[in-house]
Parts: sequence; structure tokens; C-alpha cells
Amino acid sequence: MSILEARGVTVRFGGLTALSDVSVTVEPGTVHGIIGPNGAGKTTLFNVICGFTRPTEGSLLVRGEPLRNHKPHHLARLGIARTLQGLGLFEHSTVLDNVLVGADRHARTGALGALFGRGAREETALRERAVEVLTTLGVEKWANALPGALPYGLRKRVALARALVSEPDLLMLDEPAAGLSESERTELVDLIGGLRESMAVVLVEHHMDLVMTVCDRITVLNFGRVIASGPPAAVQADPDVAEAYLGAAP
Ligand SMILES: Nc1ncnc2c1ncn2[C@@H]1O[C@H](COP(=O)(O)OP(=O)(O)OP(=O)(O)O)[C@@H](O)[C@H]1O
Repeated sequence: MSILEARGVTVRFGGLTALSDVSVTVEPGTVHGIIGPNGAGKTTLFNVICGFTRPTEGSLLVRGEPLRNHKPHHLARLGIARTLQGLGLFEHSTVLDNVLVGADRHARTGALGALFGRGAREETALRERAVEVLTTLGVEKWANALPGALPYGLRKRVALARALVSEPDLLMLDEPAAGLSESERTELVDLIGGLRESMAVVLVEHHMDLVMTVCDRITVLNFGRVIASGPPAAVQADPDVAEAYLGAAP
């Protein structure tokens, strides 16, 4: 069963149709890229999946179950985590505390949890997992630093750690390579490639080489429509895709 399915999603902003009858299926354990020229509708699709934007028509299914009126704060309990272009780190909290915010999916919830908060043992286990994720991403030595003290590439890793600590089944990445150096992009490819063992990944990305290297499947949008979908080689060879990108060149 797919982890995520968008069925016939249309989004209109007043008279402008940002997405038109878009269908995408994301299988577990795959990396799925969403690409397209500027204004193609990539961010709008990302926002629909994350519950920021309500589709005018169409539906979303998670593990085959239709979502109704889902909001960004429902994502954690659906097993979905995301990183955004604006990293959204709390500048006055340490790196470790920022990552702990992402661990709430596993934290005790419900009336008892609200009354008594996290138990000491639970707190320790969460911290251990947060440190583990920071270590996997090579940023553990900054656990007690404030995010503002770190260069951009490392802050992006902290944001990724915060998403990963909830152990999602689906990770949504909005332009993960933006602002990274070439060597950081190469590291990111390895990192994302390694994630497919434990989750599905959806990424909206402009860096074509990264998308072609790391994705198992790619959906190409142009003017709000899906113009191609499939494995990287097939998408790269598709004349409609070449035309969309050539047409968009300055
Ligand atoms: N909130 C909004 N209100 C009105 N129009 C919008 C809104 N958000 C996006 N649009 C329009 O919808 C279309 C798709 O935009 P979107 O940002 O999804 O494209 P994109 O593929 O992510 O582009 P880029 O690569 O430039 O980020 C564009 O024409 C954009 O101007």
C-alpha cells in the first residue's frame, strides 16, 4: 500500500489555477522527487500535503485512508515529518532542545501526560535518541550551542535532525539542497539515500543533478499539471520535460 497518495488535486487561488488534477503516489521506502520550472506548482503541492493549503478539489490518502481537513499539527500523528525552506529553528533554544521538539510524536500524550508531563525515564530516552540522530547527522558536538552560532549548512542538518527524531514513515523536504555547497550536496545525497531503508522521502528540489541521483521516482509539474512521472532516466528522456525546461529558460 502506498504511504501517500494525492488524487486529482486541484488548487485555485482566485482566478489562478496553481494545480490542476494532480495525482501522485508515493511508495514506502522510496525517494520521490517533485520538480518543474518556476511557478509549476511544486510548493503548492508540498503545502497541500503538509496541510497548509486546502485543495479546491481532489483528496489525499495516507496509507490508503482519506484525510479530511488535515492541518500541519496533525502530521506528526500521521507519521509525517517535514523540513521547510525557512528552517523554523528556535533561536533561543539549544540545538538539542530544538531536536527534542520534534520528538513529541513519541512523547506521552493524553490526559495523564498533560497532567504529569514526561516521566524522567521517558525524558532521558528522548534525549538519548535526539543525541543519536544529531550524531548520525554529524552535528552532535553542537548539541548545546544556539542554532544562530552555526553556519547555514549545519543549521539545515539540525532542522533535518528535528524531523528525523520522530522516526516518521514519510519525510517531506522542501528544497533541502538550497544554499548548500557542492560537497554538502554530495553528503545530502548519501544521507537521503540512506533514509529509504526506514522511510519514504518526498523532496521538492531545484538541483537537477541531486534529484536525478537520489530519487527512485520523479513527478514533473508544469503550469500546475503533471507532465511526466517515472524513474529518473525515463523522465530525463521525456521530450515534454525537456521542452518545459527549455521553455522556462531565460
Ligand atoms: N497563496 C497564493 N496566492 C495566489 N497565487 C499563488 C499562491 N501561492 C502560489 N501561487 C501561484 O501559484 C503558482 C504556483 O506557485 P508555486 O509556488 O507552487 O510554484 P513552484 O513550482 O513552487 O515555483 P518556484 O520553483 O518558483 O518556487 C504560481 O503562479 C504562483 O504565483
